[in-house]
Amino acid sequence: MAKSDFIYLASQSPRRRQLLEQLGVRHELLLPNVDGDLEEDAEGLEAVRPGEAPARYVARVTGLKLDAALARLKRRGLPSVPVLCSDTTVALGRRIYGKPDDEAHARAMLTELAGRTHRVLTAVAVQQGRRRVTALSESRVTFAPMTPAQIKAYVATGEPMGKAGAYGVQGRAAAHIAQLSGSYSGIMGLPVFETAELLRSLGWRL
Ligand SMILES: Cc1cn([C@H]2C[C@H](O)[C@@H](COP(=O)(O)OP(=O)(O)OP(=O)(O)O)O2)c(=O)[nH]c1=O
Repeated sequence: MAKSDFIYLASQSPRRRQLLEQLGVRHELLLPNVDGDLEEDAEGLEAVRPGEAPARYVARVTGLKLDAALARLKRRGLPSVPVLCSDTTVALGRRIYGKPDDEAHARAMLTELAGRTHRVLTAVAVQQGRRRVTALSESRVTFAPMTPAQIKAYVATGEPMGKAGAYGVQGRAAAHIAQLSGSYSGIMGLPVFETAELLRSLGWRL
């Protein structure tokens, strides 16, 4: 396959765009539902199967996002350049925490995460021609105990919405994170080292 000098990033997340920029990889967005495209919405895509382990879940959803993105590419008659997708989920033991539905849900999630250590799993998948390569980044984050007033104040900043586990490590939640290990960029939504490794394995010079 002819080497492309850019990739498609199939993600609505501004963090992922920013982290890909950090790697200096030229990219264009490949988003659903422009031009009146009819597509299964992402909510249906992200349903958890009963008993599904978090690592398996995040890898499966990432694969589904990539399948949907490739179908989009084909439907729109776009050039067959590499496509990158990712998914982030927070796991407390085997319990999976996605994005909160509303403020009450965000408060409930943070009440459970406060004073404990959870995992943040981010899967990445890249399709280049017939090749699909995948990676999984796993980090551990420990929240200090938080009072109900602190949780309420944090949720009132609006920061938890649209974020797995109802917090952003890159934002004010940092004031409550006592410890973390793993990949900071992975917690934010795109592990830059693992992503660079995937692209290198496909022949990109990074
Ligand atoms: C834990 C954590 C998550 N997040 C964000 C990253 C992801 O954008 C979001 C998890 O949702 P995802 O479903 O992984 O992604 P998304 O819907 O935002 O974007 P996409 O179009 O690629 O599917 O949570 C942070 O920004 N900071 C954090 O500390």
